[in-house]
Amino acid sequence: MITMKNVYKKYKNGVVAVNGIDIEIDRGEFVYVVGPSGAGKSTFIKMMYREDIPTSGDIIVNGINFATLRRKRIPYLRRKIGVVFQDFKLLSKLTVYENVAYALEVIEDSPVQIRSKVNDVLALVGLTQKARMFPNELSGGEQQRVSIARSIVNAPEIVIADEPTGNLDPDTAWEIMQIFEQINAHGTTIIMATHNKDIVNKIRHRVIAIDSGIVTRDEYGGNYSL
Ligand SMILES: Nc1ncnc2c1ncn2[C@@H]1O[C@H](COP(=O)(O)OP(=O)(O)OP(=O)(O)O)[C@@H](O)[C@H]1O
Repeated sequence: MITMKNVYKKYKNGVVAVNGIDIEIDRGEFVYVVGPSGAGKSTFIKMMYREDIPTSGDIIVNGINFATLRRKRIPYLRRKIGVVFQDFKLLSKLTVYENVAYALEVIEDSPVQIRSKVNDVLALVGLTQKARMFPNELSGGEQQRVSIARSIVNAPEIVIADEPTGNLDPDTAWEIMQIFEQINAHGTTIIMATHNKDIVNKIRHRVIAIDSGIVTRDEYGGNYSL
């Protein structure tokens, strides 16, 4: 589902963020990406949805080889991949409902389809009652739920989350993890960069550890230790 072959990323300032990574991630996996700050985790996962482009190497996602991906096909790729960030990145002037619907409106779904899909995902993340509220009226955990709802409303095959629990207290982080578990149980592949030791050690999944731009460990049910 996601293949990286000999991938390097050197930024314009000379920093080599990813220094030769080979990785294979199968459909339906749940993968934690761990490693010290500055290790290259964000760069590694950003390349999976073409937010960052490698300096060299091959990336193939869902059968699409990025090297030959035409610019006009990028929106199609992005629809197959939901993204969740540490700081939620919600649109402050839109309601909860509108934030989620927006992801569908840009791909021109019909109003009936939009309503049905948005209501379904808001129910899944437990926010049906807050659909008309604005982001600044919500707790951090609720805002992250909106962001997760937005990431899955297109029924993507992959959800990529960069530190999704980084701004949340431990109990809320735990609740958010239960939502990711549920999404994964439905067959969606999840790639999650995290510093949350407790979660990685308690909810066991494959762990890819990165340090100085290379994979230093890759094991199923691995623990957090860096
Ligand atoms: N756009 C950029 N331009 C230049 N250098 C960058 C850019 N983005 C990241 N870097 C550098 O690349 C290296 C890896 O950064 P990256 O954000 O991938 O690490 P990380 O493991 O995600 O760190 P953290 O856990 O702190 O988020 C760092 O040295 C960082 O300063």
